[in-house]
This record gives sequence, structure tokens and C-alpha cells, in this order.
Amino acid sequence: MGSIVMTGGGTGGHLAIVRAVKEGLVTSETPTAPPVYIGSTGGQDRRWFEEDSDFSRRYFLPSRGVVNQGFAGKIASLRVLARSVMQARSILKEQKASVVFSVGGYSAAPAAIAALLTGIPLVIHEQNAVPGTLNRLLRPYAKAFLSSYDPESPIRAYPVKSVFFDKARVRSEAKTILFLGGSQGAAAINELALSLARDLRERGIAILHQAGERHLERVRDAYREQGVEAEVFGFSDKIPDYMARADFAVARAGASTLWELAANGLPTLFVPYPYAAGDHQYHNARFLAERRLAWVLRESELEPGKVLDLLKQDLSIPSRGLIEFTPRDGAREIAGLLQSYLGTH
Ligand SMILES: CC(=O)N[C@H]1[C@@H](OP(=O)(O)OP(=O)(O)OC[C@H]2O[C@@H](n3ccc(=O)[nH]c3=O)[C@H](O)[C@@H]2O)O[C@H](CO)[C@@H](O)[C@@H]1O
Repeated sequence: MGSIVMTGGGTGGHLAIVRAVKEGLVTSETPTAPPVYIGSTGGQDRRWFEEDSDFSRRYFLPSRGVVNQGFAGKIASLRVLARSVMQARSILKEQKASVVFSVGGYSAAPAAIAALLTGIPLVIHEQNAVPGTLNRLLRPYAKAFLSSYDPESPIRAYPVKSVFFDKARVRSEAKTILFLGGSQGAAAINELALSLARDLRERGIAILHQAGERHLERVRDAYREQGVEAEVFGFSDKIPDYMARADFAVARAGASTLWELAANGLPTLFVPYPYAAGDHQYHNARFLAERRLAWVLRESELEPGKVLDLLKQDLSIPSRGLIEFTPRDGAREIAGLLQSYLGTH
């Protein structure tokens, strides 16, 4: 029958897609043998999946980034990569791989390259509007390239947890605002929120604010000093509930956050992380902004007055638009595509 091999990681952004699609596979109505995971000894891969028994086997191969390095660093990385590609080749053979699913990141390189060298179908998922280096290089050789920004993509739905869709509602008026700094918190969004605090209170708008663990105390104190009540937290696993309560959000444009907000129908002003590779967060946000489904401002363009103007708008148009535009069941569809390769190689 063969097996499905999943690869890629490094950061949570990539690993979250592996996890979502893996869940799509194990909860599938037509379950198949558990998938195999090949990640890296670096990054967060081990922390996410070392103990995850949904995978029949988990391998962590040495790999390191090749891009953003000097000449000597590149050569050293390529030698590590060459060795790991050989190991990945043996694993694919031993596991009788029918398909390799790559979410990109340097963790994905050994298994994705080994798949191409051995003629095993490669399916790539790109999370961002500007493809990462590895995904861009391997795209011409892949059997399928999945991107929620590409109208030609065989699957357009981004793998977002269904709870974001289940809790979706059409907003009209901004009664509650949510500031979302992303997993680390974002200083620029924190500063913006604090400079808006009094105006928001005057307008009777409630504040929910994810500040990031390292900024938490300072942001809490700053609200207290201004005498403004706000629900401030560092990091929470209840993001779906916070989104559901909000009528408007100000957020970074990391891919999962962006598609979760879209699934929930929550109108958002995106403030992209300016140093993301290839400026991909800006392009992620532009994708929705060009369709009048969201707004985007660079950090340098942020002004409290611009946010207050947006809050006066009728939010039902972008909110309804997001709900109509955002397809669901991404993880399940991708799982189905991967299963369709079983036994074909
Ligand atoms: C700095 C950077 O380069 N980040 C990249 C990284 O994002 P990163 O993984 O940081 O960001 P994403 O927006 O993709 O995902 C964040 C996830 O964390 C969750 N969350 C957040 C805050 C919180 O308190 N609780 C919580 O659970 C969000 O709901 C979301 O599911 O990979 C993404 C996908 O390749 C890219 O688009 C991002 O640009």
C-alpha cells in the first residue's frame, strides 16, 4: 500500500500545517496507515512531534539553513544536507513511501530532495503569498503545489481548525477590539494599542490584547497608569474564543493567523512583521486587502487616527465577504489528496 511521509518544520508556522494535515489523515473517513514524519534535529521539530504517536515513525535528521550564510557557512550546510539526503533516501525506501508532503523550511530539504531523486511524488504546501526558498526551488518538480493565494492551486483552502469557522459571525459595529501580536507579541502593535487606549474607552470599545509573554507586565502597567480597563494576556490557547468575541482586530499577518481571522469573518487591520523573508507578511495581507476584505498598514504608516477612522466603518461588508471567500476543510482536502497517491509508486 505504501506510506505517506510528511516533512518540514523549523518554526511553528510550518509545523502547524504538518499537524493539521496529520490530524486530517488520522481522522479521515477512509483511514490509512499512520504517516511517517521526517524533520530536523534543529528548530522546534522534536518538541512538536518526538512523542507524537499519530506518526508510525519519527525521524530527525541534521539540517541547517543554506540561505543567509556566508560562503564557508553555505559549503558546511550543503555537506550536512548531502548526508541527510542520503539518510532520507534510505528512510523513504524502507518506509515504502508513496508520496512526500513538504511544508517547506530547511527541515524539509533532505526528504523533499530525496523524493525527487527517487521519483516519489512530492506535494508542497506553501503557507505564504511569497514562497519560501526551498518551495520555490522545488516547485517545478512537484506533482502539486498548494497555495491559498494561487487561483491555480488544486486546493485553495488553508488548513485552519474548524472552530474558527464554527464560531464565525458577521460583524457590523466595533464594540470589541482584539490586538494580536503573534506568538512572540509585537512591540509596534503594543504601542499602537496603548496610544489608542483612552480613545477606545471614550468610544465604549472593549479591549482584548495579546501582548506576548515578554511584554506582558509592561503593557498591563501601561493600561493601569492610563486608568483604562483591558483584558491583557501574554499567550493563550483560547485564540478562537478571543477572535469570536471581537468585532475588529489589529494583527500581524503570519499565514495561520491571517486565515484564522478570515475563517472567523473578523475584519482586520494587518500590520505585517517588516523583517519576514521576502516581506511575505505584507503580501499575505495585501492578498486580502486587494479584495477589500482587510486593511494593511506598514509599521511606518501606523497612526492612531487611521485606526479610529476604520472603527467607524460598517464592518458587515468585509466581515460577510471574508466568510463567503474563505473555503474550509483544507486539512481534510489535503489529506485526501495525499491518500490518493498511496500505492501509486
Ligand atoms: C516572524 C515570522 O516570520 N513568522 C512566520 C511564521 O509564523 P508564526 O508561526 O509565528 O505565525 P502564524 O500566524 O502562522 O501562526 C501563529 C499561530 O499561533 C497561534 N497563537 C497566537 C497567539 C496566541 O496567544 N496563541 C496562539 O495560539 C495563532 O492562533 C496561530 O495559529 O510562519 C508563518 C507561516 O509560514 C509565516 O506566515 C509567518 O510570517
